[in-house]
Amino acid sequence: MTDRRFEMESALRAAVAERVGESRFGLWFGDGVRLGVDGDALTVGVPNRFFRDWIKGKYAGELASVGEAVSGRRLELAFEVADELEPGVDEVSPSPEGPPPDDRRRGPTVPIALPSSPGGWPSPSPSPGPPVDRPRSRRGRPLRRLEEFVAGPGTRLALAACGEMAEAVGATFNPLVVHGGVGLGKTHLLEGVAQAVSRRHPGARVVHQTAEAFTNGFLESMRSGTLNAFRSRSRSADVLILDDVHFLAAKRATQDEFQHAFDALVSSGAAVVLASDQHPRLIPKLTDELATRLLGGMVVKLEAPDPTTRRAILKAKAASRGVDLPDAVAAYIADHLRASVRELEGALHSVLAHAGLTGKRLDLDLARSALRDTIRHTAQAIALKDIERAVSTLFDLPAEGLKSDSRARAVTHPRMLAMYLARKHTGAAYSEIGRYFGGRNHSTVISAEKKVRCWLADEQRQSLLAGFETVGDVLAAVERSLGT
Ligand SMILES: Nc1ncnc2c1ncn2[C@@H]1O[C@H](COP(=O)(O)OP(=O)(O)OP(=O)(O)O)[C@@H](O)[C@H]1O
Repeated sequence: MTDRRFEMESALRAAVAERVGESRFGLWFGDGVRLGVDGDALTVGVPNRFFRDWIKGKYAGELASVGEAVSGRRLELAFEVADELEPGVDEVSPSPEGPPPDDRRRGPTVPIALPSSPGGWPSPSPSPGPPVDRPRSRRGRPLRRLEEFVAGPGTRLALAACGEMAEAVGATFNPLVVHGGVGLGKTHLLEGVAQAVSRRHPGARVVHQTAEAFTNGFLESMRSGTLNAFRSRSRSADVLILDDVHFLAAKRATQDEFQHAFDALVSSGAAVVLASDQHPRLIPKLTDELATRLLGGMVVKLEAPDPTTRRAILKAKAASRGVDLPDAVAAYIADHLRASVRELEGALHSVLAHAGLTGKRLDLDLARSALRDTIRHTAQAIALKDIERAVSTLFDLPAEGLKSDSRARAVTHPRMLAMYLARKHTGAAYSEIGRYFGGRNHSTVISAEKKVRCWLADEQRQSLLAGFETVGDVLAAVERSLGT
């Protein structure tokens, strides 16, 4: 059933776009934001509190005028925050004094354009075009660009935030944390920010490394008595980009060092961009001091791409290799491989290699034959019921026991393990897992995942089951029976 509150949405959106301009509209009123009229209220549905605070601080006046113009009466603003994380997780505080964002994102396959900088470092020529000397990754390949990132509903906000970061370098929000599962484009986005900053602000010093390299550099400098040099290097950046922040989990000394570097950088006006495979609140054994800092800017999640976006990614990747991928082939790959973009890339690579080696036409038959083994393997992917069965068997619980209302530890602990394994081995969303295991909500699954990670990080923690030494051993036993 359609929600009658949103009957006037298109008129409201058109009027807001008219007032705030296409580019700002694209960033702040894109897919995740809804506009509707409910009685005397103009309802503004936003993805998280960051958006609520930003829109309230910057656009309340425009929204009130638009509401009145479209509905013919004065409306109060009412925000609905659809934050998918547990309450308190996304407590972010934007600094509404920053310059307005100006991103030109339009649709799933349209690359964003980054307008020229308002100031700061000397700007390059107004029409950037492909840079002659494209910055390279440590492995010598050119850095991926934001324009090459194909956004869909679950990644558009992250792309827009990275575009804004590359443009305003921390003046709009700081830090930016991008988090999400394996192979969903975190490194690509970070490289894109590094590349765009270098292009937009050629004088800027961009330090771009992994948390592991930061950790190794720190430990080595302690060992060799060169801590001062390490500090002056890591604290003199204009933009610090740190990948795989979850690597800092349980590394107390490195966390402290990074926290001081972070404070020094932010107080000198530098921008910080981070990626992690988990939300900062879920990284085990991260000090509260550091977690709070990471949550102090914008935290944005990358979701796995939907089928339309998967197809668009495949088409774009093939086009970048000069291949016009037939729709049927793109659809076949996109429908069978869903876990990550890296997996899609691998499949595309196999299909193109197969075509090249056999000289056959690139069509559905060729794709089927090239991917037969890969897809057979994926078809055996783990389902929620497999995890339920494996955990119940190991803990000797009755069928449906994990879905029951029982609050006894003998049931709640295995249920938490099952939820953790479901996140790890299936593509299911928090809400889907919660529903499956007895109609629970997504925050229960988030808490379960966090709890299990703490158990795993705690070496003193006893296992949950007689006969096993650690929680890790219990999980390994379940995973063995799942055939992973
Ligand atoms: N939306 C996208 N559009 C285009 N390419 C993408 C997209 N998402 C991911 N990719 C590509 O998929 C590959 C894997 O992405 P990337 O390495 O950035 O993932 P990641 O999230 O950092 O993974 P990991 O957690 O394993 O480090 C890269 O080649 C990247 O360019």
